[in-house]
Amino acid sequence: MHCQIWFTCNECLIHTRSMKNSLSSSSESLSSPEDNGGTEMRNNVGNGYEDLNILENASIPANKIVKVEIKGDYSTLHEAHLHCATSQPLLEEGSFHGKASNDERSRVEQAMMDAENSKQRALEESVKRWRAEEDAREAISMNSTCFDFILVTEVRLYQAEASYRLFEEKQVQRKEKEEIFAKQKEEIEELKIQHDLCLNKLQMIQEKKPVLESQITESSCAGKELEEKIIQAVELLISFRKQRDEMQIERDNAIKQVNRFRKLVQDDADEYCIKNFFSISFSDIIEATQNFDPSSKIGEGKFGSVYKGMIHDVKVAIKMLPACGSFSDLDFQHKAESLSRVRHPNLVTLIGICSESRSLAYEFLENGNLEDHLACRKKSRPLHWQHRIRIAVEICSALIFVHANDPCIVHGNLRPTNILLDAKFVSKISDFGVHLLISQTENSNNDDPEASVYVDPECIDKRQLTVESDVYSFGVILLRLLTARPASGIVREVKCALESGNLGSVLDSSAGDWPIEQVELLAYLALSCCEKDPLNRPNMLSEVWPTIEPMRDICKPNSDLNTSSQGSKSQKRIPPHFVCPIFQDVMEDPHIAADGYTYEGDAIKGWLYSGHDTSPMTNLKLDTCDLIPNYALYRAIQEWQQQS
Ligand SMILES: Nc1ncnc2c1ncn2[C@@H]1O[C@H](COP(=O)(O)OP(=O)(O)OP(=O)(O)O)[C@@H](O)[C@H]1O
Repeated sequence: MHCQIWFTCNECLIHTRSMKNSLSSSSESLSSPEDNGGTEMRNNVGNGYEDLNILENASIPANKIVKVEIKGDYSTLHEAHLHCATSQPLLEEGSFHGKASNDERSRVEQAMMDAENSKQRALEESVKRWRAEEDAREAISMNSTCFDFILVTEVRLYQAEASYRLFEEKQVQRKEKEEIFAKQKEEIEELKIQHDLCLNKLQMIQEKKPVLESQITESSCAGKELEEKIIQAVELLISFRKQRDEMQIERDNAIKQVNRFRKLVQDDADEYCIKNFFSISFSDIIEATQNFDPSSKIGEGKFGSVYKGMIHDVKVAIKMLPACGSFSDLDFQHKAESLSRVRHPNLVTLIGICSESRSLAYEFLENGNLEDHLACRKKSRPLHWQHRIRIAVEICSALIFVHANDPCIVHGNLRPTNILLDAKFVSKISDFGVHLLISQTENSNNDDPEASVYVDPECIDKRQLTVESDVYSFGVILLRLLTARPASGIVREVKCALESGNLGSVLDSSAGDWPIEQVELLAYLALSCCEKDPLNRPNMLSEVWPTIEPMRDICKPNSDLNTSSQGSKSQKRIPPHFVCPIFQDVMEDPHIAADGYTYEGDAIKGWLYSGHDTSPMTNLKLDTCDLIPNYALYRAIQEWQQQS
């Protein structure tokens, strides 16, 4: 009987055992229901060699292979195997005892040993393989653990970075919030201060409240009173308006009456003037001149002597013209009368005439002629440059006026002796139109070389007076005002000074510090007036006036304008714009006319009512005869008078 037992573990053969006769006795006990060939025993008894012993002691059927599958711990199995290995010789010993020779026996033993060794090696290999698999599994599990760890680490790293970024953002936000917080804190502090201030104010207001309330009560009472007064005032106003309307109607009627009377008066004006105003008897002339006493004589001109005197209590200068002439008394009277109508603030007014003695009575001017002042004769003091520029403007204005007259009047004898200065140093041209009152032969009598310097050379050549002749004379006078040098050669001297850029060397230093910019303009203007060719001379109205007129402003100094540059300043200065151009006195009721000039109300009204429709200053036709009260100037004059 023979059987073999296979020990398997996890489907691997790990041990075999052969069993012979000794097993037969117990075969029945091991037989299984599957007796047809092989038996498979599942080891369900656990582990350890005790189980194997059970197998060994169990009865296994003969000629059968018994397969034992062991489940459990390998180490236990190994121990079991070792136990089997030690117990096997006992079985084999029993089977071969007494049947084989020693050689065979040794061969068998050797073979068994080899087999056993092979088994042992196989077992070791199995163990190694099992261990390797275990290690591999461990390694795999370790690997996966590591991979998981790396993954987890990376995730945590990523989370850490994200957290760090979040942290940084939070830091920035925190700083911003801190700044906002600081600002808000400052604002709160300010608000607190304001709040405290408001509280203080509130407290003060509350303290004042009772006083204010009482004041409000008083004010409301006063308001009621005022309301009553306003109602009364309105009633008064209504009644005044009624009165005003009635008075306006009365005024309109009065104006109509005045106009009617004026027309009547105007018709007889010429005759009236000649008979009652202009006509001066010879006896009046003798009386005024104290019978032509030398002490009354104030000057001597080319046409005759000039005396000062009083006629009808008016101070006059009486100019004696040559007694014999080509004109009849009536002609003389008419010509003189027409001249007397030409009035301008800068023309000496012709007050009356004596046809019998061919005498002209002019308003008397206190400060004599310009020549004496320029030459500092007769105790005259040098004029300040502001006076000189103003005089130039005034002469220009008067010349434009007479040139614009209809018919045009040319002076023809313009020179500093014919420019007179009144008590306020306002300049006036005298002798205008005198050449019209004397004959040609007397006119040509001009032996004074100094006087000829002012005469237009073109006029001397052609023996004809033109407007340009006056322009030439004006140019020479202008040069004299600037330099005070002798008229002879003055044009050349100023021209040289200008060309050499040294105008200051020829200026009259006794006039003060000249404004060099304006003076240069005036010098060039004067030289252009003195051009030999009349066509090259500038037009008084369109060229000279626009240059010279703006200089009025610089003629309003703080210093005393009514005295000379070195004169006494004790006399009160009258601002020139306070003086009426017609009355030559400080205005009390200034009115602006359509020419832009301001006049004393009565003066300009008298001018217009007497039939003039032209400007007293420019002789140009006025657009309208309306007058506007100059309140600003009125107030300025009032203030000035109060201060003085
Ligand atoms: N209205 C006046 N008021 C004050 N002085 C006057 C008046 N008219 C003339 N005179 C004085 O008399 C002087 C002589 O004047 P008049 O006009 O006769 O001669 P002239 O101007 O010197 O020379 P011309 O004969 O060339 O005009 C003037 O220079 C001036 O000093």
